[in-house]
Amino acid sequence: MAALSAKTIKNAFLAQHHPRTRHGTRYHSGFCFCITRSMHSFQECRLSVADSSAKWLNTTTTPWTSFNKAVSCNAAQGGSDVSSSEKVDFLNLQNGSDIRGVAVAGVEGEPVNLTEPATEAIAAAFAAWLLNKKEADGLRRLRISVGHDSRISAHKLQNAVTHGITAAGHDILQFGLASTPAMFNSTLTEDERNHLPVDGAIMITASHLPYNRNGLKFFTSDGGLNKADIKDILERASEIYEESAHGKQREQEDASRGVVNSVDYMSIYASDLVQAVRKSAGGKEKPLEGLHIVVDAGNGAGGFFVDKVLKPLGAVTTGSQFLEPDGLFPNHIPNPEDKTAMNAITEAVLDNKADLGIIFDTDVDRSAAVDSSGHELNRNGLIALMAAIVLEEHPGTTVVTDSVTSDGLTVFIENKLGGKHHRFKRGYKNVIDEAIRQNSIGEESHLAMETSGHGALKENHWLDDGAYLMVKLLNKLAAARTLDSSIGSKVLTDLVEGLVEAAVTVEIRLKIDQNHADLKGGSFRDYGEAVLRHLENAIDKDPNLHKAPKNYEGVRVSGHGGWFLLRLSLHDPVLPLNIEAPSKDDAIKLGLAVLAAVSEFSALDVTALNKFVQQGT
Ligand SMILES: O=P(O)(O)OC[C@H]1O[C@H](O)[C@H](O)[C@@H](O)[C@@H]1O
Repeated sequence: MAALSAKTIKNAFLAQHHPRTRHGTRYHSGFCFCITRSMHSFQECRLSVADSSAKWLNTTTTPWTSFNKAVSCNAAQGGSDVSSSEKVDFLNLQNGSDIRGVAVAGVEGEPVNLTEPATEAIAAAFAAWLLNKKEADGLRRLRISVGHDSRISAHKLQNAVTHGITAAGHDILQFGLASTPAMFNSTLTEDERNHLPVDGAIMITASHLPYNRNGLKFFTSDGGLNKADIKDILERASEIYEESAHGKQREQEDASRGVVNSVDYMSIYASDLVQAVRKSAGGKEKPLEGLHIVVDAGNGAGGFFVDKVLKPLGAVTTGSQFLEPDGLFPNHIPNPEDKTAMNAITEAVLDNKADLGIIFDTDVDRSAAVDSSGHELNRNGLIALMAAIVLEEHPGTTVVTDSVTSDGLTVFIENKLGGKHHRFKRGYKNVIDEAIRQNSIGEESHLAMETSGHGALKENHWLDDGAYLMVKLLNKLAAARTLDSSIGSKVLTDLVEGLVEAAVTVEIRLKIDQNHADLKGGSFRDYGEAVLRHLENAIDKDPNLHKAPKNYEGVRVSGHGGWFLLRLSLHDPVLPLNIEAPSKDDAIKLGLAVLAAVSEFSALDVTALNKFVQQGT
């Protein structure tokens, strides 16, 4: 009943903000873009934009009043939830190397902070940052692509981004529904007819977070931006926003306004994936013929994989589910780390007697698979599988992973595959950057992966792409079928044979109360570090426990046949605790060791850990 009423509230919200048409959900767009499907020249497009812009000129609610008069198309009309005079704490929108915030009103205690005016300012700031970077090449006018996932705030933020960029005098390519890796790829694709490559790309996504959130990721041909770049952009955005609020914004001459084009980029990107599989199958047109593969896109942006990748390669895809974009994610959270999501794709594989199941997160930079017997190829299992494939191609290479990978994975990579396992820090960007650094110091690495399902290969420009990971599995299937047409996902399952997975795997997140007196006015990070130091000292006194000889974050300890890692979250005032052990009893012993060491820290909420050590759940 409670769940039903929550759904009713959501539906009421949608009905109010996103009237439905016969064709499904219609988003509140209000933006006059060129429906050119890539063929129009920029000049033609600018004219059609200019023609249609007039009707919107007086309807904007953004503070970019004079920008609005100057630019061909204004931002989303009537879409802003927050008045233009609202203060925005830009630095608070930083989430590591991404920008994340609340974009939809209606959730108690979560006021909108990623407003349209703020988004316009951030987009303009990205353009300014990029121009700074490119000025050495003599560039004055940039081409920037923008795409989005299925979130209900996607269109209004796309309009805001478009407005911010064009008002600053740069051209924009709108891709519509897109994946994060496709956006990065658009900085590399050579296709002048479609105005590619772009100088920079913006993806509007908040990955698997709830429907009211959204965010921005930025790319250049060097990859995703790092934390320092994001901080720089947010500082610039804050200035632009202030200037705008005080009427000091720079007005563009007509001739220097940016223009808007629309390109069906997902078809271009998907056809590259198709070509990659065909190539590895010796040029066969339909190398997946006879294979039944089901996809679960979780109502995110990954549905394209069925029609644009699997079908052209000859696979049967019946039973694929949740392919339609729906920003309320009514079926399950689009996240391969989520148990319900993994159960959903496993059921789909078993119900349809499929050879393989594939699941993506909302923006397709993460993925996982399920074999025909319902065995998950996820987390350590997916890393092991990718390592097996990559190590066949590059014997002895180093596999860089995040910090929560299992001891079993190290044994598998080093003893069975003959590679090296470099267990680094959590965070996909950390892992990728470390793999790049390893290569730069002469330590060959071809694979960087996180247990979350993020993975990047050197051969694919270190592009963090869930779809490309699945293409590597398809290559393997296709190649095996050229030798034995009856073979299914067994070829993949065989590759991970010998990987020992722990019987008990848990993650317990211990919250730090930032307002607690025990912080003595200090930051939660300092407090978390103090907890970790204390734990480290306690471990030294326990003969059953041994600190990992090499460790790059938190405290990782072996004992009772398993291990635990306590570390600071990348983003939140939280100490995540990961435990893996051969039995519940052993896992509880490890939990008790942590609990004994941290319980004197009164600002740390150990309720969940207490529950675990008492009940093992
Ligand atoms: O440190 P945590 O709170 O566990 O979050 C860690 C996760 O943060 C983000 O979601 C990143 O995209 C992931 O790459 C990372 O693994």
